[in-house]
Amino acid sequence: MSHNKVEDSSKLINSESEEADQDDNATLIGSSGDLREPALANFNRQQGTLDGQTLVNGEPGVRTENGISSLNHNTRRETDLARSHLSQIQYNENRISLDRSINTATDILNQLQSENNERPIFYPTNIQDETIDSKLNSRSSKLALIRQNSISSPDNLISNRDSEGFSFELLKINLKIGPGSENLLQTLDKSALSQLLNEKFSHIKRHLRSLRDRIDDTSSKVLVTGDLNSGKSAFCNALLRRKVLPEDQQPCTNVFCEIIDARENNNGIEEVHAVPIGSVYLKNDERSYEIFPLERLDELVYQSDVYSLLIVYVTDNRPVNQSLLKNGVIDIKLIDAPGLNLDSYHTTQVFSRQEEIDLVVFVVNAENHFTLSGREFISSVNNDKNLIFIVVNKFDNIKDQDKCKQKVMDQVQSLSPETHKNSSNFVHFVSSKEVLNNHPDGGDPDDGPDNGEPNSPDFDELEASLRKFVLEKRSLSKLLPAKNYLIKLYSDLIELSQVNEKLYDQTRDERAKELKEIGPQYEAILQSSAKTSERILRLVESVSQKVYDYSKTQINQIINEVDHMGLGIEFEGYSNIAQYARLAQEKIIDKIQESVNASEEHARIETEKAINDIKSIGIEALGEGVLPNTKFIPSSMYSKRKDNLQRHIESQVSVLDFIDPNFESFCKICGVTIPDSRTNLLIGLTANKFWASGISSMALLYGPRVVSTVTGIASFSSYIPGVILKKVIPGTLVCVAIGMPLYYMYKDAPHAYQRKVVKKIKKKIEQEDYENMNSLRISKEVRKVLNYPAKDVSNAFATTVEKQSLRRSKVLTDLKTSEISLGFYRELTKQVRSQRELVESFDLESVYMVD
Ligand SMILES: Nc1nc2c(ncn2[C@@H]2O[C@H](COP(=O)(O)OP(=O)(O)OP(=O)(O)O)[C@@H](O)[C@H]2O)c(=O)[nH]1
Repeated sequence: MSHNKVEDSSKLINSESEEADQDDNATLIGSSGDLREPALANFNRQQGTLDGQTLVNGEPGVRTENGISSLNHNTRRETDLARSHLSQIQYNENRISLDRSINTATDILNQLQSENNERPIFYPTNIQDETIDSKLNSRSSKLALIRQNSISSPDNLISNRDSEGFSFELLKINLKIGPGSENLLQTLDKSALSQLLNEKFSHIKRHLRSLRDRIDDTSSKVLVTGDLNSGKSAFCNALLRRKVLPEDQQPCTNVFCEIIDARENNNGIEEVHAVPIGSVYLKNDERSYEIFPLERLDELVYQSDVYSLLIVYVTDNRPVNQSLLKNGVIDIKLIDAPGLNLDSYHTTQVFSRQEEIDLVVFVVNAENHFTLSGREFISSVNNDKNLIFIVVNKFDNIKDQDKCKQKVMDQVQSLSPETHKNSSNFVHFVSSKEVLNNHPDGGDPDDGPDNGEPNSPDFDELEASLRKFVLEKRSLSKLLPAKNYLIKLYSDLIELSQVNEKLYDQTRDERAKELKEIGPQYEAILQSSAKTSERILRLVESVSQKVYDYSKTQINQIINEVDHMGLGIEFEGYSNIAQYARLAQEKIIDKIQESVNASEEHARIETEKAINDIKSIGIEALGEGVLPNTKFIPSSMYSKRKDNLQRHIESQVSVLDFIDPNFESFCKICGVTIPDSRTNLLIGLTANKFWASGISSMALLYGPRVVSTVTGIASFSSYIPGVILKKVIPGTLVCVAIGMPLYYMYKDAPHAYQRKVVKKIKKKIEQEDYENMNSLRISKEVRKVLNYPAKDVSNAFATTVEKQSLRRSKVLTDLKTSEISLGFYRELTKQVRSQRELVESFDLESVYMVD
């Protein structure tokens, strides 16, 4: 006996995790934990020997001189068993590695999901539409795809990807509503896409879990399916060499039947565990199923409205080298499914169970060949890279068997070229009924002779292939779908990662460049803002000052002139003196008020001009369209705060207000000419002093003049009669001396009043700091109004600065994000690449040979 390719299993067991140890032991010892034959088959790599005891039919193997164990019965059966054990070791090694890679893939998907939550992953929407989903519109295209997929190796899976577009297989998000419609992906925003991608990741993680469950399941599940009435139950019975499942010409299997070896799994008790709809079968929890004797199966298979699954425990008494269920290596579960075309619900159920099964046996009625649902099912099996056995049943009913074979093979060729290529292993023409009839425990006594010996070479061949496949090529049936799925997934992830790597690399460069440009721009805006606001501030100050100066000058001027101004009202004598006083006072106040109003009007004009200037400065610095379009309403200025001079200076009028002796006005009224202006001024100043003290002083001051005038007249007295001199002249003089002032006072009363009131007003004005206060009020309002456009400009600057600063911080964040993401995707690409290489290196096909 020689070894071709054996891994060091002891090393493997020691180097793997505890879980791996348990798995390996479980596989070698058997799922029940009992030591079954054979017990151990460890290969020592250093010595190139097969160590340990290999039990065959309960007897240990014998070690030969050359160090290679030999089996005590050098029969084909023993060699087969030894080979089975070696393939177990290889299987376990691959399974553990795949398990790990599935865990790694799940970890990677978790990482991607959290990355996607933080920084949405870029998902390219220019995806090539070449998956089977989108091309299943016509049968020919569907078949072409099946053909294409069936010959896809991991290598051409990758090379099929176009370098220009993206051709995700598992990560493809297809949102098309119908054929020819627009790719809706392109209309979605980034966050919607990232959400869809997250869902995709979750879906893939679920699938990975089911793949892991499948490869971790120590038993192998063989799904027997096919068209209605094709003989699926009969085929299962033939495999068991017992009529366990009911057969009928009418459709009868409506509930999935899982056939399990009772000795290994139910203490040798044959019975049916019927799992009601909605329950999950838990062997140790009797509440999850109902128990029935095997005989009740005939009626139970019809009760699809009550039960979703029937677990059928049967004992297979045949020897381990013949039995499929009790083969000495692994547990095999046969699943008899309802006919595909029974109804759409059952068909869907059969399709969906594909994920958990390891091998599909498709039973075709030789008389009908492949039906439409049969073809669809085979397509989907091919698509998932599951292996399929095609059993053409009821071959005994066919007269021209060669013609039938040819026809069926042609169909297989077009449906699954890979299956056709290995047709000797995968396509079998049998008669299940004959097998049962030929077997002592099965068949109807009426159906044919029971010679007690199996006499069905075709079926034997089928069984041998099936056993070989299930026992030796479990790597393929159980592990290959996981391997292929992982390779597809890793290839998709590499593509996704690379596209993001490229994008973030580009984004990082762009942001870095942008950041370099933003810095000086930001500084320039800050400087311009400072300069502009200073300029506007200066303008506001100068306009306000100008308005203040103007107002003060205006008001002052009027106050100074108002005592000389004609008031335009008649003094109608002392009888109307009160009315005159009121009117005169009003007129004087009005005159002053007018100067205030004129100042306000001037301020309005200046303000309007200044507003336009401020706007121009703003536009010059920030450009058009940045400032708000506000309109200045001049009348709104000084509409609230009025000058209240009148209220303050209005006072009671007394007779004394009308007496204000004044030399100048006296001269005017009395017709006395003042020699020159200098004398007038001097006299005026002196006179005023005295006159101010009262009418008596005026008499004293002007008495001598009057006297001299009178003396002048007296010098002519010699020419005047004595009576006149003694009585008339003195009388006249007295009259003049008294009458003149009275006359003057009477005549001067309105002017005196004006002067007096003006004096009073001036006093008040002085006390109240009137012109200053009013000028301040007027200029304050100007400043206040000008502050609005000034504020608009500064707000516009603030907005621009804020925008710029936001842009800067966004660019900074983008730059940081790009750097983080770039690092993430670079690492991811590396990790996924190495995982893909690792998975590609798993050799599931070669079988360790022990000759
Ligand atoms: N002549 C012949 N008849 C067969 C063969 N296999 C099954 N039959 C008969 O075909 C009929 C249907 O067989 P079943 O095993 O009930 O078929 P099925 O596919 O399980 O039926 P459903 O589960 O109801 O879809 C029965 O009457 C069987 O006796 C065969 O190899 N040759």
